[in-house]
Amino acid sequence: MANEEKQEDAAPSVVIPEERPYPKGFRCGYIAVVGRPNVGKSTLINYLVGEKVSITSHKPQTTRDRVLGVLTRDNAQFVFVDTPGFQSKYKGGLIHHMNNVVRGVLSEVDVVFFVIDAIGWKKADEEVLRLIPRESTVILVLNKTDELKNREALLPLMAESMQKFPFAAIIPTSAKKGKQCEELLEEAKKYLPEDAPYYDPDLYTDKSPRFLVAETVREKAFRLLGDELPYGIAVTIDKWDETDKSAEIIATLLVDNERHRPIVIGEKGAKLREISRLARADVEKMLGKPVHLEVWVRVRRGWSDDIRALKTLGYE
Ligand SMILES: Nc1nc2c(ncn2[C@@H]2O[C@H](COP(=O)(O)OP(=O)(O)OP(=O)(O)O)[C@@H](O)[C@H]2O)c(=O)[nH]1
Repeated sequence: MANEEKQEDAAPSVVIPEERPYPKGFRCGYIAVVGRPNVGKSTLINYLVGEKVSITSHKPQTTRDRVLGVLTRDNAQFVFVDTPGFQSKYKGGLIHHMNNVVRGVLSEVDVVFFVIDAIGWKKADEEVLRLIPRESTVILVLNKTDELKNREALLPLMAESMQKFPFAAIIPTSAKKGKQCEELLEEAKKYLPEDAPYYDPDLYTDKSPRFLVAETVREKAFRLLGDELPYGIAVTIDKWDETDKSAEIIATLLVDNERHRPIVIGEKGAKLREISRLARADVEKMLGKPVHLEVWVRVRRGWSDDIRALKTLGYE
């Protein structure tokens, strides 16, 4: 800091151009993937972001708290968010409130992928569609095209679909085989704002060491705790100091609820120590050097509490 100040004093006329670690025209935004059960939403997200990507961010209280996965490409970052409680099966007093929650999420995202089976519309699809605000940018995904006997049937289905909603685009895909998924991303990219990446691109790719370490810690925690943690856990990497000879890493396990903290810590810290020990062994192998790995536990609060309340009432 002192050095920087000195430099500024010495050369006040030099304008240092703003450095951007991302290219001009980079786009970044949120995408919600919705549709009735079983149409292939999870398969699609998994294909797009990679099997193992499932993270939760620090930022509470917004859509950002519901991040399922982040895909970072050279020119864009796609942030896929969960839309909890999105269903239309139940009727009752709470449905109104729940639908408002859903609409709130959908109005925060930049693009909605609305997924149906390429065989055609079902009543349940239409019910879900009714919950989507008409002003949302919605791309209709006709999934499972690999199961179609007659691909020509897609054309009338597209025409029929446009009668139901002003879709921004219609893309037939096979999430299972990864067909047309690139086209889907290209289409979605058009609707993302020009913005810097919201998530550290180094961390949220499927290759970076930071990401792999976070996944290792998560995997060990998951293995040791399993069903004891009903809503799962997320991991953030808070410190990463690496030299040629060693690495010092601090990771935090985020739990949803104060009650889960002692479960993760275990008696006299035994569980947490075991998680650290197992993860460290893997990370040392991965980095090929001694590693000091500290794992902390923190309670993350978010608006998911609302959703949880609904869940316990049987609304999901
Ligand atoms: N043939 C075929 N099967 C698919 C495709 N996409 C998903 N599936 C299958 O459809 C079933 C449901 O897929 P999911 O990804 O779990 O569907 P979902 O919409 O996330 O379901 P919910 O979690 O119940 O909402 C699974 O058996 C998938 O393997 C596809 O493109 N082609």
